[in-house]
Amino acid sequence: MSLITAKHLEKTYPGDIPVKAIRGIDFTIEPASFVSFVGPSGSGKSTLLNMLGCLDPPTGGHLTVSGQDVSALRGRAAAEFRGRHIGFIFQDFNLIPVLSVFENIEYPLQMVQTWPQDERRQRVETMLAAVGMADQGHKYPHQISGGQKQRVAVARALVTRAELILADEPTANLDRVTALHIISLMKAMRDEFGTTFIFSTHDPKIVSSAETIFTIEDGRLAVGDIDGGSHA
Ligand SMILES: Nc1ncnc2c1ncn2[C@@H]1O[C@H](COP(=O)(O)OP(=O)(O)OP(=O)(O)O)[C@@H](O)[C@H]1O
Repeated sequence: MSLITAKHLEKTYPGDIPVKAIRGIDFTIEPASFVSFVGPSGSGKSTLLNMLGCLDPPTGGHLTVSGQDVSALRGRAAAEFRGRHIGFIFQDFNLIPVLSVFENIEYPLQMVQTWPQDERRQRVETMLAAVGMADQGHKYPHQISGGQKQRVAVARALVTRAELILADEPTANLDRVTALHIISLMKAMRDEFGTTFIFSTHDPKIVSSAETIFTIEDGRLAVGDIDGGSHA
């Protein structure tokens, strides 16, 4: 079963002149995929990622994530679905400055899932080791580098064992070598945990490492994408 199925998916922002940001697109994404959405500024990438992340509902069509039709999810139901199934990675890392590295990774386990303390600690330690930060858990975000911050963000996104990670320009604030390390870390995480990573990016390093590339132009999928997933 596909992890994501979009059928005639649409998003129109209301207003005096409504903006048709996504104009009826169809695609599927399989579990354990490494997928990149690319396209010019304003083409609809963020709008699409926000729908996939159940942050903003579609205005038409259907969207299934992890076997559930999420098109109609709103408010608390959408938040609970996100907490169980989806992790997010941001270009500016979004770590909480007053929490240690360990506590930042633990945070989703406390906020959206109620795990006993011992299991939480074990999970966080496993993730710290998986991202090569086993001895850094006591530090605070201001005491670690940009690349290390993004490692922590990857661990935090994966700690709930989300099936889907959405990453908006995750390498935008990293130098080339660090960006390449983070990309290979995410791919290793995909291999180890079977997580699907979906990127919205302009970074050619991510695009060249993606196994499926969807190009969005003016709210539609362009033909001729490198395949792995599929679209009509
Ligand atoms: N909240 C909103 N209200 C109205 N229009 C919006 C809103 N968000 C985005 N848009 C419009 O929808 C279209 C798609 O925008 P979107 O942000 O999805 O593009 P993008 O491909 O992510 O661009 P970028 O690469 O610059 O981030 C644009 O015309 C944009 O102006």
